[in-house]
Amino acid sequence: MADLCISVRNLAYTWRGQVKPTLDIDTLTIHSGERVVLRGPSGSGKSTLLSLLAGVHDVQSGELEVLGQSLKTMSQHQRDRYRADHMGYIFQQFNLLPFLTVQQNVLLAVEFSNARRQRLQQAGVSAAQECKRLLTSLGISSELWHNPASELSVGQQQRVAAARALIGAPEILIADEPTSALDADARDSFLALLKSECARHQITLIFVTHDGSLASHFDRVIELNAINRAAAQEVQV
Ligand SMILES: Nc1ncnc2c1ncn2[C@@H]1O[C@H](COP(=O)(O)OP(=O)(O)OP(=O)(O)O)[C@@H](O)[C@H]1O
Repeated sequence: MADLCISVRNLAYTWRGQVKPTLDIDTLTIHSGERVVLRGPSGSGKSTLLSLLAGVHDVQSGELEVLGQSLKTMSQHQRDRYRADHMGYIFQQFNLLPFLTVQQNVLLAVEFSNARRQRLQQAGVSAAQECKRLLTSLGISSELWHNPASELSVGQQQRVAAARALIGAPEILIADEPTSALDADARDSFLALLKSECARHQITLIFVTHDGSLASHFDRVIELNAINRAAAQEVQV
């Protein structure tokens, strides 16, 4: 059995100003190297859960361990560092810095993380080489590399965000609807690249999508409403 990557016990989360929790999860475990897709209706809490796993929000109650470390005991600053070193995150709104070039956006992930720099060093490649390799395999032509990110299409920006998430091979890749702006061909090559990068570096992939046709690309489908007691309560009322 592979090592545990994510371990959740009795994890509840209530957004400020709300009375009822959005999430109340008894247990959830994801093993290292697994590729899982997280599904659920709009508003069921998928992005909230991903943000908790990524250490964006405080763990209010329950336990959340990522790679054997409890996020509950870390400060916000420690969680930010932990995320930079160990997790690539592709948001729904991909959060590139619009005034930086494509290349600068990707390289930022390395500048913020000693761990990513060390992994590149161990692999014997420079950050610039790896940046070029990832952008090329994601279909971002070299003519665009020195353009400001704001001048790219939404689909191109999603792929640049993927390169930024993957550079320096973090142990975990969290992707929140990363294919929503891609056409079918771009989506398929994007998924193929994601899968091959994850296999190559044993990266655990946690992927949210509304596109039911993508489930076959993953080892396991997690239906959020099936593990979220807060959702069960909604149904009973
Ligand atoms: N920034 C926020 N402030 C307050 N409440 C929020 C915030 N973000 C989400 N919520 C609450 O959490 C619930 C779940 O939202 P979330 O974005 O996690 O769902 P989702 O499953 O990712 O939805 P979608 O598929 O539409 O992206 C929402 O109904 C909302 O009440």
